[in-house]
Amino acid sequence: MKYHKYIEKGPMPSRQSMRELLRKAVSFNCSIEEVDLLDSLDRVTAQDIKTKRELPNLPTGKMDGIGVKAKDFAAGIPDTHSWREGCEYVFVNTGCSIIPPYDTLIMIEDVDFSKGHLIIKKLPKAGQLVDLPGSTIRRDEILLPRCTRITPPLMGLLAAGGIKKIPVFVKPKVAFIPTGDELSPWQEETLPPGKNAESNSVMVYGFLQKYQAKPLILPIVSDDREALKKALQTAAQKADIIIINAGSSKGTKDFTLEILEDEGNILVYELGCRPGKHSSFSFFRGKPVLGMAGPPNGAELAARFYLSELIDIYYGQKEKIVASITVNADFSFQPTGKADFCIQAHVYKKNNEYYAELLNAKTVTRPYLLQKCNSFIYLPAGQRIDAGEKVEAELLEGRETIDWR
Ligand SMILES: Nc1nc2c(c(=O)[nH]1)N[C@H]1C(S)=C(S)[C@@H](COP(=O)(O)OP(=O)(O)OC[C@H]3O[C@@H](n4cnc5c(N)ncnc54)[C@H](O)[C@@H]3O)O[C@H]1N2
Ligand code: MOO
Repeated sequence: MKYHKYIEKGPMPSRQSMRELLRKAVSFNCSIEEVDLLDSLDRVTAQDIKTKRELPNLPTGKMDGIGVKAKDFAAGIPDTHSWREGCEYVFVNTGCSIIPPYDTLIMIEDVDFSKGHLIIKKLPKAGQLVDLPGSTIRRDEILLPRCTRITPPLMGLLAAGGIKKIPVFVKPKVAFIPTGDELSPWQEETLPPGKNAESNSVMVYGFLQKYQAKPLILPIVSDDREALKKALQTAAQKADIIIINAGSSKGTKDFTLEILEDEGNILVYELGCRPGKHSSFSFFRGKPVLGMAGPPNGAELAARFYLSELIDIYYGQKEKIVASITVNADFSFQPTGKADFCIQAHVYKKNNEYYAELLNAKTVTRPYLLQKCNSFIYLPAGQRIDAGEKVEAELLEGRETIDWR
């Protein structure tokens, strides 16, 4: 048994530096495929997509009203006693075409028929309330630039522009290698004594689905150098990105970094940020390898912060600025050690103000943590938070996740 040689080596980046390092180190050659419009949600465009038509294709009314000829109003509101529908005016509804010689729309609220003939109450401006051809979508307009993630409104836009098939990037294949002699497949009804359920693959599967990547979950690999090397080789042949889980720390069976050091190229041995400190980054046979800590909490943070960044890089997405809100800390906290700390917190609302409660992943159960955690508060090394202090909390989802107390 030996104490591992790789301990506390390398740059030990903060969360942000790790993301920047990934952006500098990694690039991908992505293939393109076509998908049907109805299957395009969350896919990323591989080319600029030009419209096939302009909209509207004729002038249309912006409101319900009557279409008139602007020239009839050159000298002010004319005498309209003898005006007839289909002659001096026509009825036009919102979004319906208004065809020459009619060129101006008067809202129905600004006319009166109660006396048995048309009365116009307000002088219209020439051309008012008419959408010209191409005013919604121009003839040659780019509907979506390359590298756009397709949202529901964008799907509607593509339909409006006459696009049925969308060129998108093929989803990246991400291999997940679970490692550890103590693990048993999560599907087992009864766990043998001393065994732990291998559940990180399922969490990562979910993240990959959410991030639009294709999961390749490999079988559990025992803590054996040759078996680990073989699994990495298989993953490198099949996947664009490799995740190797656990075996990342100082235990007697923690071989992951030794193998990557001997057979690959390690850029980051561990982070300068907890939890998830034992995340690493390497290349193996030219493929990027994200090392994830074994404990599910560390693995979760690595997936949220670094796996998502790798997929964003693959899809040509810019760095994201995470939305945060100012909250009152209802706790005091000073991390031990030299690393930054990403505090998991429960943000809640009381008396119309936001507060944050500290969640300590090491002292609460995982169901409690996952039911409560709706934000992160990033604390650089050496800093502390005192109760009552205002701090910035990054929201995991939307404001709807915040509850009252
Ligand atoms: N002496 C020290 N011990 C530890 C340190 C340290 O600095 N000095 N760091 C601690 C921290 S922080 C972490 S994080 C862990 C890192 O552990 P490993 O990545 O080496 O993972 P293992 O030791 O193999 O397993 C730890 C734990 O995680 C469970 N695990 C692993 N894989 C899975 C999976 N796929 N699904 C579910 N759970 C999994 C495993 O069964 C263990 O319970 O090291 C600390 N120790
Ligand atoms: O790497 Mo460990 O996840 O810091 O908790």
